Amino acid sequence: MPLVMPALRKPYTVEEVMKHNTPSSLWVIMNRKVYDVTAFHKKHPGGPGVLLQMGGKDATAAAAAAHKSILPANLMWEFCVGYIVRVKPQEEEKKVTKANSASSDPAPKAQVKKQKKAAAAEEQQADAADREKRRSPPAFVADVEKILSRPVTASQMRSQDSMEKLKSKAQGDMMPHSDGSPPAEDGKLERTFTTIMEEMESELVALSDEEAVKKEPAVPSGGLLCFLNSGCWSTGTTPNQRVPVIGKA
Ligand code: HEM
Repeated sequence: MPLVMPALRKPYTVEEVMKHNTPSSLWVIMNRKVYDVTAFHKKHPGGPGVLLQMGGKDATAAAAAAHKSILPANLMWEFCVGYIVRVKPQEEEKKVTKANSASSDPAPKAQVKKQKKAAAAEEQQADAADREKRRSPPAFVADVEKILSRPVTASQMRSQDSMEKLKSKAQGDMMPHSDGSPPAEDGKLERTFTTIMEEMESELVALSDEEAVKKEPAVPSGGLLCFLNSGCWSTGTTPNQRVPVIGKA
């Protein structure tokens, strides 16, 4: 039965082992392992004296020189209580913690946090303003006005006409409606971009299935295109079965 079960063997520094150099507590180091020979030293075939002499020290070289053969593994296993480390793990941990706490001044940390927060708030504000600008129709109208007020070249004259149309489209609802309904309040747009888009979408004529089939190009008679169109790929249908959906039904 070992003095200490292998899983429970502990790390020791040389300094710690040095303290175990008396007949009541006798430890030796061999091949970076720590052996407790307190009980064994009295039964040692080579005599207790040699072990007492080597108590608390590294006896690797002495033992290798003294023994005729390799020491019995069972005995070595039985007396082993730990292994040598340069620094104890918990001391290492303490050192790291101490170093960390020494370097971490709370003032700069708080300052960095504050700066990060301010930068995030600033970014959010800029984002919101940008979103607002993009959404607002008056801003769009102002942009159009700006473009129109720029000096134009002869080649640009033609496009100015279309810009005017664009402007009047955006402002269209400030004018009396063709159906006689009153215009929107001064400066306010009745139609938003969303409603304009909806109107445009409703103007799209939905193709009937028959029309869609008619418009589908004929399948070429051979080659790669024929293979691709033959329905051997992702859709799993022949081209004539793939009817495009355009606009609202
Ligand atoms: C855990 C530690 C040790 C164990 C288990 C151990 C075990 C033994 C055993 C089994 C023998 C008799 C067989 C042999 O000679 O190989 C022996 C002999 C001897 N051991 Fe150790 N030993 C230990 C440490 C040491 C140390 C540290 C020294 C010191 C220098 C030492 C010095 C000797 C000597 C001088 C002999 C007599 C050799 C002879 O008569 O030819 N032993 N030891």
